[in-house]
Amino acid sequence: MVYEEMLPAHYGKQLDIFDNGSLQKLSNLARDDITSGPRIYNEFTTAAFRAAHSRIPKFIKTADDRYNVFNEGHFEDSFFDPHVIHQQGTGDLCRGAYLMENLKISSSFGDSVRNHLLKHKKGQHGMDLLAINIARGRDHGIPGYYKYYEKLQTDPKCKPLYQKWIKSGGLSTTTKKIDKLYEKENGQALYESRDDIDLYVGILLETHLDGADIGPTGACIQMRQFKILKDQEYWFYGKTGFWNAAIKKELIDQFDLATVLCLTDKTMKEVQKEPFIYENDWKATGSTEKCASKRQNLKIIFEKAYRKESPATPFWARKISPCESITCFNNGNCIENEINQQPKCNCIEPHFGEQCEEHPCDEYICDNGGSCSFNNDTQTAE
Ligand code: HEM
Repeated sequence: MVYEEMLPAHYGKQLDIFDNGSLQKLSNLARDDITSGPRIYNEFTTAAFRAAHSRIPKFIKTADDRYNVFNEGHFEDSFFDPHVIHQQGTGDLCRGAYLMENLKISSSFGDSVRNHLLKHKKGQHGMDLLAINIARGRDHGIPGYYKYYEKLQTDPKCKPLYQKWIKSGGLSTTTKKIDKLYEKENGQALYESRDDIDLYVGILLETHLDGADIGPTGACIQMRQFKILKDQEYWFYGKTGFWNAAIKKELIDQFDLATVLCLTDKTMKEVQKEPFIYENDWKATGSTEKCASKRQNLKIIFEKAYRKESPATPFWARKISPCESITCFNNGNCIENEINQQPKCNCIEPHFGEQCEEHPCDEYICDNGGSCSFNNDTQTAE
């Protein structure tokens, strides 16, 4: 869902440019090749991925199963209000969200989260998510925008993104906006110098890459993160003989956003084929999917996956045999006591101990370079 639907919707053709399109290709990496580890970059969580906060709209809508809007309210009035979900259902909220166009990633942060974040219904004001995000970058000690800009431009994976962006004038329009932040007016400026500009602020101000919804620095940090996650994830889901046999991988592959939306509630009859992309009249253009057939497809695969290919008892419900809970070293083997079902290691001499981990020579210190050996006849170490 993330790699086949969300990222193409966010980055468009820029996906082909980043690291030779590697985000769209399946990784062939074996576990040992992955040296990066499943890490999440600080600059990703504290800044780049939070750029989406600037898209949060002022209103929420709810729509019935024919997509007729029947309620519209200020987003800021719905914090701490689970009634919205109880009364109007997740399906109604999802359909309402379909009908709204997202705001673009930009520095014009929505008022609902800029001044009213988590505001109580009777409260006068809430918190400011823009300020929180800037503060979060600072308290994690991440460098400023320009440090990232300069470094990432030379990153082989991201370099082509910047080159294309600079060529099409992205740099000059961005610089004009950023320069204003430290230009003094009446002796005062928002920032003292360009080096102080926070990464989050720079990302929000960057002119977007062609066909994408974000500029090169935000995109580069996000794409590098998704690349690492893909390598890790592919190793996990793509590995057969683990909990996911091939059929279960097929099940995962079937899960697109449209299917997930169909499963939100029973009233969902049809959904947009590519819900990540806003389409004003998606029903008129016929880009719809019937939920009944999506649910049916899923049911068939579920049945195949869990009846034919899996052990009768799922792994999480399987009774663990006592011998699986103990390791017998030095070729010892485990036997289960028939009376009390406790595991016991049967050791090969001269090893002994609860897990056959001991050897008579362990405690024998031989001076002057001598070495210890075990005499089987006398059962002694010499
Ligand atoms: C109604 C919509 C949303 C609200 C009200 C919201 C609010 C918040 C809040 C209050 C935080 C914690 C801020 C802090 O104390 O540092 C946060 C963190 C975050 N949000 Fe959102 N958010 C929303 C949607 C999104 C979306 C759509 C994305 C990305 C696609 C996103 C990405 C993140 C990330 C990456 C973090 C940091 C998580 C971490 O550090 O582990 N948020 N959000």
